[in-house]
Amino acid sequence: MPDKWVYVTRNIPQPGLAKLAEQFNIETYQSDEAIPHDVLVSAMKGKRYDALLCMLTDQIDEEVLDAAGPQLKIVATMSVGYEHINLQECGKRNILVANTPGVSTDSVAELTATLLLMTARRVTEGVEAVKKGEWGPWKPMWLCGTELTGRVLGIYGLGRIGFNVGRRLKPFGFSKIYYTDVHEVSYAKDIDAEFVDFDGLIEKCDFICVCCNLTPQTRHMFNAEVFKRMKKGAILINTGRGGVIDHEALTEALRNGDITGAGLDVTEPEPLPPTHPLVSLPNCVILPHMGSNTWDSRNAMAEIAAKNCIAAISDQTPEGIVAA
Ligand SMILES: O=CC(=O)O
Repeated sequence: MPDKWVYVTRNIPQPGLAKLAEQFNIETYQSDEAIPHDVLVSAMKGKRYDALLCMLTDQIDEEVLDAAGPQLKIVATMSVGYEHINLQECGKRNILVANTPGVSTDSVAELTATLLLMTARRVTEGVEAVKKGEWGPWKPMWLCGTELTGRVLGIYGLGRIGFNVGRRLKPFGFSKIYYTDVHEVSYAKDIDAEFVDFDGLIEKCDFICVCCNLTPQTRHMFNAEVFKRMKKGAILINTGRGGVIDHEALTEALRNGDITGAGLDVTEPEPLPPTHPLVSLPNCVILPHMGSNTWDSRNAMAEIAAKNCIAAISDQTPEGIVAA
C-alpha cells in the first residue's frame, strides 16, 4: 500500500523499520532523542498519516490527534506503558491504541531482580568505594546489606512482569511471597504467592517490587503514610512507573530510616535531575529507565509496533490492542 503513510517519532531498531518499509511510506523523526511536542504537532499537520508509531516520551494528546486528522487509524506505542496516550480522545476519534506487551517481560524481570540484589547488597556503594580508593583493610561491619533468604517478598502488580519477577526471585529462598493486584490471579500458585490487600503487603513484606502500571488508582500509592507503616528494614524496588511512588516522601523515608533502601529504574520526573535529593542518598540505587534495554526486547518491540501499524491500516486487529 504505497499510498499509505506512517510517522515514526524516533530512530527505532531496524526490524521495525524494515517491516513498515515493506508496505508503506515512512517518515521518521531522525534522532535518538525525543521529538519535541511542537515538532510532532507540525509533523502531523504536514501530511496525512495513517499510523503513528510513537515512544513513551511522546504525549499523544488532543493537539497531536487534531493535527493528525481523521484518517489516522492507530497510535502504536513502542512500549508496554501507555499512560502518555490520551485513550479517551483516541476512542472519540475511533483511533486504535496498541502497545508491545510480552516481548519485554524477560528483560524487565531480569533487571528488576538485578536491581533488588544491587540494592539489598549495596553493590553501587561497593563499586564507588573501590573507585574512590576507600577500600581499606577488611572490616567486620562495612557495607553490610540484607540477605534475601528467609525474607518476605511482595509484588505490587502480579501481571506478566510481576509474575516473572517472582519466578526469578523465588529460588533465592524467600520464606513467603505475597502479591497485591486488582484481583487474585490464578497463576500466582505457580510461584506459591498469596494474595493480600495493600495494607497487608506493606506491613508484611521485607522487599516490595512495584511492577504495576501508572493509573489514577496507583498514583502515589507509596506515600509518607505508607512508608511509616512499612518495615524499617524494608527495601522498595520500582520498575513499573515513577508516579506510583511519591518521591518527596521516599526521600524523607530513606533519610529518616522509615525504610532501609530503594532501587528505582523509573522515577518522577524522568530523567531525574542529578541535583534531585534522591540521587545523593547512598541507600537509593537509581537506574535510567533501562528495564527493557536489551537488543532482544527492543528489536521485538519495534517489530511488534510496526506490525500493529500494518494490522490497523489493513483493517485487522493489532496484537497489543489497548483501546479501540
Ligand atoms: O517502560 C517501558 C515500557 O513501557 O515499555
